[in-house]
Amino acid sequence: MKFTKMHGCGNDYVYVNGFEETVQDPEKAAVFISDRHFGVGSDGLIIIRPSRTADCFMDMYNADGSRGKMCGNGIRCVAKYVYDHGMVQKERMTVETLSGVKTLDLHVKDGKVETVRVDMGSPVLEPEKISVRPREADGCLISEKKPYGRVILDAPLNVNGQSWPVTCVSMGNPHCVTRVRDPYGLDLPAIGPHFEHHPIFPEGVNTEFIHVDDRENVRMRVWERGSGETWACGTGACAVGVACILNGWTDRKVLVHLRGGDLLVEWDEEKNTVFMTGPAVTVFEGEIRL
Ligand SMILES: N[C@@H](CCC[C@H](N)C(=O)O)C(=O)O
Repeated sequence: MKFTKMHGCGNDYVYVNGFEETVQDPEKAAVFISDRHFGVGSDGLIIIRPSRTADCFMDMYNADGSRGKMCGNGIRCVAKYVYDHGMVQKERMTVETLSGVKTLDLHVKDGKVETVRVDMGSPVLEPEKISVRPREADGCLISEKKPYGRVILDAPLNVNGQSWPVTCVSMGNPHCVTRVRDPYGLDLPAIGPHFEHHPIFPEGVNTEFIHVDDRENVRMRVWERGSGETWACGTGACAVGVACILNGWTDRKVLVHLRGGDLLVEWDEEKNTVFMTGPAVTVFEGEIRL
């Protein structure tokens, strides 16, 4: 099977052209390919397939084989793949995902895509719509915030015997944003799984550990459901932007600094849509026997 290894801010996936290749068992293939010792090594697998409603379809799998509904870093690389390979020759294109069709604007230099601005859609905040099931025992309270409705906003959540202030946001997949003193001082492999499998998140959750530097800059580390710590998470950066704005910590345009690079996040008040801009990079191409 032919593949291309690509990354967006160090969040790396193996991309397969599903217009030409057939992947029999994508879940199993994702686990094998993602293995950093016995496989290619990646945060997961993305198969680019034909779509009836958009220019192509992004079919994404985490490193443990679970299927993701949306991937912010992945979708920029999908756009670069189809543009650079001459499959879709448009600087504005659409990509179908399991959380809807997204519109992307490509910034092209010398015939190749360098950065992409994605309309990530509207954040969803109501706990019942994003599969968050808070119980009194967890101490995580729902509040009303005009004009946003019911939200979990900087509310204390007991995780593994410690209280963490959490804001819950869905950007097509579930996120839990927590503000901490020093994201880089945390033992993420120890604490991350306790968030991921916490009973209030029956479908699991992606967790962002953030430090607000000033009204335009936030640092974050992320523990992704299904992949563990990754160097960046596009939907996560958008959830962080939304959480910071909701809590009044930043302005509506935020530069999110991740382990592998920076993403610009803007929450447009009028359209209630989040725009994310960042790089898309091809690392190498190869062939693997499954
Ligand atoms: N890295 C991604 C998100 C991938 C999916 C996530 N782990 C999930 O299962 O929801 C991004 O850049 O958004």
